[in-house]
Amino acid sequence: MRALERAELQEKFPTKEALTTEIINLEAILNLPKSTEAFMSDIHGEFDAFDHILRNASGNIVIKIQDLFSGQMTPQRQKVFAFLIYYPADRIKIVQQHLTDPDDLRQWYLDTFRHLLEMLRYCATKYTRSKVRKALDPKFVYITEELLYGDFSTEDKKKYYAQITDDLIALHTADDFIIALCHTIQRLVVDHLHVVGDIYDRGPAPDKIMDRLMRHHSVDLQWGNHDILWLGAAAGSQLCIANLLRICARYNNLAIVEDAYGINLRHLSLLAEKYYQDNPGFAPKIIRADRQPNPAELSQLTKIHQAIAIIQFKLEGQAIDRRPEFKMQARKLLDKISPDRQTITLGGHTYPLIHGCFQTVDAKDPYALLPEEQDVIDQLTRAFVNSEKLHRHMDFFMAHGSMYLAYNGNLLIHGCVPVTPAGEMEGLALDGHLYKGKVLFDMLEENLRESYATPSQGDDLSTDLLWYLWTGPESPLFGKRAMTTFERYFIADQATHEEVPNSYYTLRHQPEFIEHILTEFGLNPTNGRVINGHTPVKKGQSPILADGKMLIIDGGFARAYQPTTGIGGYTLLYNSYGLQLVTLQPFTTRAQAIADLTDIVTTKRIVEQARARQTVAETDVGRRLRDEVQTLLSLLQEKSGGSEPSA
Ligand SMILES: O=P(O)(O)OC[C@H]1O[C@](O)(COP(=O)(O)O)[C@@H](O)[C@@H]1O
Ligand SMILES: [Mn+2]
Repeated sequence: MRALERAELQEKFPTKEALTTEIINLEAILNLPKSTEAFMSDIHGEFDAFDHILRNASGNIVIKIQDLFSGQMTPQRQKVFAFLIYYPADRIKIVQQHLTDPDDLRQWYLDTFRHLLEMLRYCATKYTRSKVRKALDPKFVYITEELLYGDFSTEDKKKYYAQITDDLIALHTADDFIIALCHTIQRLVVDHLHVVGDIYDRGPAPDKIMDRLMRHHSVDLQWGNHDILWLGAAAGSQLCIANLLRICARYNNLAIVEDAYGINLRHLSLLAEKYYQDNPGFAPKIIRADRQPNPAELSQLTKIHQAIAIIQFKLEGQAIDRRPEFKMQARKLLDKISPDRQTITLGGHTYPLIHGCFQTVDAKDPYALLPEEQDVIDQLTRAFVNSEKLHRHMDFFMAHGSMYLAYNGNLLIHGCVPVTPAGEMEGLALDGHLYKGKVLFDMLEENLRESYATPSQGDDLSTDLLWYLWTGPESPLFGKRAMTTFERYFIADQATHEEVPNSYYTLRHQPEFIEHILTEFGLNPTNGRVINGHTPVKKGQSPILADGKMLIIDGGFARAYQPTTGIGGYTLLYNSYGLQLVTLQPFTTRAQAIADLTDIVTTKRIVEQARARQTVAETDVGRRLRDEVQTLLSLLQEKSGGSEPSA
């Protein structure tokens, strides 16, 4: 939101009275408590867990219920009430099944209206009436406002309100009204959401996450390396398409591509069937008991996985030759394979190859695609570029996303800021110009937008830079020297699998280093913080580094990473009282959560407590509003001067 210009304000508030009213209005907003921001990252397709966190407002709803109803409701009642707010439609059904006596049900409605309105009133105290109105279901704005702000003290008024609630029940709109109130409460408790990257890959339903985000009232997104693959696919990058299909095959998620995005994989499947056999090295990572493939599906997946991996390695070799400035020559590996395809020689070491599937690789021209492979990837590219639903999601990602975000003094970046071991910014040289620090981010974002706008160009620099963002040595979203995908598939020696992180990851423990980064991005080094996702915080490690100036919020929504992190994820909350890190337990299933009332919030750690309660005036929005107040005041002065009768 930008501050309105003088001319716009002049037009909007033409009279002295209008100017005065607006000044009073803005001053009042500036004094309200700062609203709550929530931060999440690395959701990796886990829609149900993500959706639960949105519904329980990162654990904030139970806290508000405790504040409000302790002493009036038992802890069990509070829990039942909390789950009504999270999953109103499902919980109403359960209540209706249990309360078979109409009078009991009627009493339940009356109690529930009262409790929900009390809760809504409590959650709304931070906001102006106009903002609360916007959060109400348009169908129920009038009734809700009557009940919310009404005066119940006189007998007549009491009767009037009783009539409204009776009518709601009699006219069969009580359920809809309850559902609407619950959604408004969910919405008011967390005012703004930041997703610090990696919505896509590994889990089964990133498309549902995108649909949900598109309905969210206020969100910004920072792109993660996995998201780039999908943006790149929509932008016509064959490198991104091959990588994302390989990951989908590896995690048994091809349904996302076929069913959610309507992309036909038949040609790829036929190619895979023709050239590949069973191969344990390419069996999918089965991580969900509820989605076990049958033997035929397993065999098909394994073959597709090999076919697309080989296409990926060939395309990558071509890109490395096309872009020497990317300095990725060491990632060309197909030409290091022995003629008998049994070993590979890397850095003077010869390793036996395991799980080899190089039957389409011509030793004389290892990076050339077979004509059939070329046809398949061309057909897939057309399908990705033309998928309407993918474009809808990616358009949203472009409109609300960025490489980094500076927001209320904090810097949000998925991966890192590439630096040397001495902590100096390093980066990528293109055409003799070295891009580093903030300039590197800006250059990459500009190219991404350019490539997205021109999907018919598939191997120009801006499209190749999308792949660089996924895996390049100076990519802020990848943050490692090299991605050892080939070695992980084909070499047993684990030493070759290592992926060396950028020095940023050791330096970010030091407050001075974080101050240096904040300064680079134009933020206040004294009270700003850097917020990262991308690297799962392992058991025993802390997500809070550099005296609280560096926060890592990748806690493992991705099931494959939960054994490493030992938890189910984090959300960070920033409200008027300060910053809190919320630890989440692994989520099981939506059905189980609703039936057993299992919430997943475990602990809250205070990262920083505000000395005094923070107000809107101290936020970015507040600064813009203050500018507006100044302009309005000067307009008012002008008007008063001009309107004074001359002596
Ligand atoms: O666990 P998998 O599927 O083998 O993925 C490992 C790969 O994922 C990466 O960690 C990138 O994904 P993240 O952004 O989730 O870390 C690569 O560096 C690594 O090679
Ligand atoms: Mn990541």
